Amino acid sequence: MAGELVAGVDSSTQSTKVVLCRAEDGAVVEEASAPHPDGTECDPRHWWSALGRARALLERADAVAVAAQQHGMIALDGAGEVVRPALLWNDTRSAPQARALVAELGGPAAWAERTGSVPLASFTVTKLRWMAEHEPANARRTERVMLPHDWLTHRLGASEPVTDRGDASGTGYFSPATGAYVPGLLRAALGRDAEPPRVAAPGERVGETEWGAVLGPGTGDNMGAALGLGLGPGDVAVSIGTSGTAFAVADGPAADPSGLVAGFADATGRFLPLVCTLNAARVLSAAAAMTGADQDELSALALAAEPGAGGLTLLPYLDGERTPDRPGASGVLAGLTTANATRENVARAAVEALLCSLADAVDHLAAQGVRPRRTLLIGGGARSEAVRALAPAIFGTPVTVPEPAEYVALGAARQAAWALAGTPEPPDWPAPPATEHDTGPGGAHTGMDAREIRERYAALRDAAPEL
Ligand SMILES: Nc1ncnc2c1ncn2[C@@H]1O[C@H](COP(=O)(O)OP(=O)(O)O)[C@@H](O)[C@H]1O
Ligand SMILES: O=C(CO)[C@@H](O)[C@H](O)COP(=O)(O)O
Repeated sequence: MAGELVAGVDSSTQSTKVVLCRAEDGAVVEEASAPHPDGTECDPRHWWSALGRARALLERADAVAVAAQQHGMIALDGAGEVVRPALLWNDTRSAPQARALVAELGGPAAWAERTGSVPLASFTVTKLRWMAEHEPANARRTERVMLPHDWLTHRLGASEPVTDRGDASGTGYFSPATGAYVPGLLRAALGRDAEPPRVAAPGERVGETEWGAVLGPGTGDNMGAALGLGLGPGDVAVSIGTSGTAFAVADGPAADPSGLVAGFADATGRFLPLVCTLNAARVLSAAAAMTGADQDELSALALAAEPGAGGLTLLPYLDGERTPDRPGASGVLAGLTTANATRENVARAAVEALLCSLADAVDHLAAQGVRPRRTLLIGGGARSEAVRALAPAIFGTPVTVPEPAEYVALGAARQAAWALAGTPEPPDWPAPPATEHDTGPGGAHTGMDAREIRERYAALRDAAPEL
């Protein structure tokens, strides 16, 4: 392994990120990134060309693996051509189809039992039903259905279409508990048979790139982050990317009939109960646009305001919401007066809202038996000083912030090193350096109590369930 290099890819909602690492210890040698087009549907060829911009870096790797945004529906015809742009995890058009499928096939508890999750608009299965209803010609052309990471891995050289347990568990037609597709579900959604990729074993070699590098099976981005962080027992990761996610590694499968917790599989043969929100880092971008600030200025403004934002509360469901299930919602800024209408309070309300929404997510995990001993904060939004400073108070626990890094891409790189080594377990890579943030005097703890901030947020959240 000494001297060998591995590359990990994170093809996420907003961009492609690539890290080239030493196989022996994961030390990053070089990184690259390229943006994706905006929107909730995307021609997968854009992801391929974004990845192509890092080709020189990839070609230095002895092994490669791809992690990518979960759930995206890539429909392919018999010749392997893309039938329509991929519908992404944050596209809410299939919300009515999600409700219909849940009702048609036994109700929420039956879905949770069979697939580990109750499908919402994010899940691939609901997008297939939407296509069958709204684009029957496209549905008739569809011979194969893949996910973003499967498709990219195949284009890189996988010898057949493959996926892994982690990403397959976000389709809505796979059972993490049995490790197999649930017969009949894909067909029930699409109205015809179409082939999903074979589910590779964790760490399997699934092919070779053009330049002779070993290919790992890849996985979903959250599973990649769990592997990149080396998430252990008692660890809960909270990721603030385009999506907000809270997840933990578990030894047994989850099956939450409320649908709040998705019972995913991880990339190592275990499980990854996860809560996902639709509004996370972009809540901060929207607040930055509203206050005419950049991200650093927004953070400074938020830290200059009193806790509780002078009475302003934001319900951050800007793009609809997934947890709670309110696909048609929009945001609400409540409590505005002439006295509190300042940029500082708007910034503070945005940071508090983002953290309250994620604290709810951690509570949903706890309700399913996940007992957090440590909360790790990652993703682009964790680069905000205000987010890091306020998180311990709003979460009510100390927060560990691993040094900013591309943990999804690092997890994919670790999987690539695993496939290269051919060992039963992934290689031991040292844990990333981290800073500890505690509830202490100053900043988050003066003024309004964090408990009151959460109560006020919960009252707004629950006052108008249709919003
Ligand atoms: N210093 C910062 N403060 C707040 N948000 C940030 C900062 N740096 C990046 N972001 C936000 O993080 C997001 C990207 O995070 P990332 O985890 O890479 O998301 P994704 O994986 O969904 O593409 C962007 O919305 C960006 O605005
Ligand atoms: O839908 C989910 C998880 O179920 C999202 O977490 C997507 O996987 C997108 O992730 P990011 O682009 O925000 O990393």
